[in-house]
Amino acid sequence: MVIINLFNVDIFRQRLRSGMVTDADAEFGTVHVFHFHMGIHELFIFAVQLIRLHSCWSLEHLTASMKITKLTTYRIAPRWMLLKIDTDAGIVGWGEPIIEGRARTVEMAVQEMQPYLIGQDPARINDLWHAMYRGGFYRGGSILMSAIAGIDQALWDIKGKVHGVPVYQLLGGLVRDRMKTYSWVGGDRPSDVIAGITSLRNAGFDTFKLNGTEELGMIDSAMAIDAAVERIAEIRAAFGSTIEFGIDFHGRVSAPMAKVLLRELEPYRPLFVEEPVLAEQAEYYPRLANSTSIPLAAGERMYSRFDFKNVFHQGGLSIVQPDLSHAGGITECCKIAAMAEAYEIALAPHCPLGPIALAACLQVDFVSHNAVLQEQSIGIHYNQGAELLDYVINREDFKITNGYIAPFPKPGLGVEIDEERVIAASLNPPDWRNPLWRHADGSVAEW
Ligand SMILES: O=C(O)C(=O)C[C@@H](O)[C@H](O)CO
Ligand SMILES: [Mg+2]
Repeated sequence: MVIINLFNVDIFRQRLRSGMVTDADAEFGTVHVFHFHMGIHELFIFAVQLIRLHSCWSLEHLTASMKITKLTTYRIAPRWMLLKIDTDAGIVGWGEPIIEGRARTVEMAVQEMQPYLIGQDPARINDLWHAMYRGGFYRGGSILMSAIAGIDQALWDIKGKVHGVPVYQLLGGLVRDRMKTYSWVGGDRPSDVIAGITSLRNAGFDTFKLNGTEELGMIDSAMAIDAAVERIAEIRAAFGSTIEFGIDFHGRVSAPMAKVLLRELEPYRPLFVEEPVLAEQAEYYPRLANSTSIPLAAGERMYSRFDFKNVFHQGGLSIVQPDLSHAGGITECCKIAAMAEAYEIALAPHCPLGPIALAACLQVDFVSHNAVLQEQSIGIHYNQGAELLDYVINREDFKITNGYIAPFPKPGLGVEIDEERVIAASLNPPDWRNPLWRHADGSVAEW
């Protein structure tokens, strides 16, 4: 006999709807079902889950006829979009399809993918992925690959919940017991980085990332270079080698200036320099790599293994940073990770986004031998109006200890989303856009 006050009825209902019903829930629900005044729909879902949990039926039997019934998108603060995929078995999956600043465009792209999905078996992730990628003739790019990414994440979430295991178990199991993470400092116009690092060190982090410059002209002055270098010199002077940090050139640095800046930064030994030039100038990666010992990183603006394959072939990158919400999701990023490993390139997924995106990254990190570092957005300068865990019920699973995070224990992506809070937040969707920067002469500057 389960004592009712051990369970929160609302949490039980949320778990019921999200397909996360546990044995204890099932026992509790059975005993107290008449206290809940459940509707017929909830009773049906509960019955399906009870059968699943306690049935001699094969799992395949239960889910063989499963069908995708609905896709719902929620644009929420700070600049995220969450996708919920419903099935006729009452098991739901969550994804995070988003291009920051183009949320409505991606939302429409997700809706336009529905004909490939509604009525289909959610277990057939590979087939659905190729249908979405190849079915529309035109393919790739940030919008379509972000739409596919979020849908793919949600399908893996469903698959894990059906089998009652985390996604990484379905991908062959853990290659590590914990994953190293890093934190942003300094914001868009890097400032107060010493204070930022100091407070994050007190929280246990020892690895950071900051923007390397503000606006920088195609050919800029020694003074502009000196300003960028002095900031890095201050960090090394303040913390020595007790911390590590990556420097994000953020695409703001032209190819001519990248060579100059990399040379001046050599003495301070950054862990890596990210997006040393824009992805459309990727042919400079091997040339720049020949001019510096600093590991070069890129990938947040590459959207499939077909974008990455040329970069792998030509060389120059030591670290690739595919974004799990931009590069086709778990299915595609696992392939990118494996390709990178063959070229002795490390994996450090890009993730300045929300909890589902981070969970998807971690599912790939925990099965990829070459995963070395994971970006996460706690305290990032973009999180105005909501923080990483504001929509998460199982916040304890996101605990970061001395910069490391443990594998999520729950089925699927391992995130229990507070759906009521998401729905409420979506009633007042943000209209986040990145700023349009301009040089002193009025021309557009890379942000
Ligand atoms: O996290 C990073 O490495 C970034 O470069 C941040 C950038 O990707 C913004 O999210 C774009 O909106
Ligand atoms: Mg970046």
